[in-house]
Amino acid sequence: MTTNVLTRRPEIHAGPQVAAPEPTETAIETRGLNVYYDKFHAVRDVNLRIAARKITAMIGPSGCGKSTVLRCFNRMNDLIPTARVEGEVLFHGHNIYAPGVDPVEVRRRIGMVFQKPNPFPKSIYENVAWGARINGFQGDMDELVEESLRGAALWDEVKDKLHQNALGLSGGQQQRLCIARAIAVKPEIILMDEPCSALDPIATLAIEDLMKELVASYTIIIVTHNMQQAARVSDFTAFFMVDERRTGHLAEYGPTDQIFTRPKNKATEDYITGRFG
Ligand SMILES: Nc1ncnc2c1ncn2[C@@H]1O[C@H](COP(=O)(O)OP(=O)(O)OP(=O)(O)O)[C@@H](O)[C@H]1O
Repeated sequence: MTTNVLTRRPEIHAGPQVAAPEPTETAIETRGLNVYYDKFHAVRDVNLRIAARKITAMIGPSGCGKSTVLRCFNRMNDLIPTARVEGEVLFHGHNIYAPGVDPVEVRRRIGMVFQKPNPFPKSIYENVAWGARINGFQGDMDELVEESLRGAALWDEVKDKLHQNALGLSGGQQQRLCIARAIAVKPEIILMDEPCSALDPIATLAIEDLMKELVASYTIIIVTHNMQQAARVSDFTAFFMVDERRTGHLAEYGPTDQIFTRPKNKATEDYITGRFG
């Protein structure tokens, strides 16, 4: 295991072809990223620099490769046997796809929250403690569980039933529990793949509020179909499109207010105004 290659080393990578919000610190960056599923070219040549401790939204029509790109940020595509990734994903200046990099360590540093809340069929406490236990956490577990649940704005609702089964929580509470589970291992980046799509509007707003709090400490990258959500929560927006071969690519990237009010690309404008997709 060569986890040393992922050692924290904040730096900014300039590159003529890299779409980038500058001059903020970079959390993670793709260079020449291409993804294939067997022979299907799903995503082509994505150059995307993600700003640290900001919320970046990835939007675009169905099938344009948003989830595929998101999964490259913590090597989740490794778990799909037909997926092949080319290009680089630089985290602290090191390619997480380089030989010798441990994907488990990558996923500890870059956590993920999925579309459908997926707590384990265990107690609330055990759900939060799980990752820390696996990582051999030696500190005060009660403290870590409380801190993580507070961080996920769930503590007050569950503090009296920590040892009840997590599956008894509402969908919105389960999703916040999944966020607590993600932050318990102290990641630097949290990837969110449509985290609110299974939630009602009130639970959705609670997660959005939570994201705005979490971004003080974490970099958040969210895939969303919900334009209003992207506009409400994100600092930067990356708009993806598909070409005639259904291959996804990054069409426009910039500050969210610019993308939503003064898009440079006609396709972006059509998409955000609902004329496409
Ligand atoms: N496991 C897989 N095997 C084969 N093809 C896949 C797989 N996952 C995704 N694809 C294909 O890759 C392309 C990009 O899919 P992806 O799920 O990344 O898009 P998306 O923009 O997130 O879509 P949606 O908004 O519908 O979730 C699509 O054409 C999809 O069918």
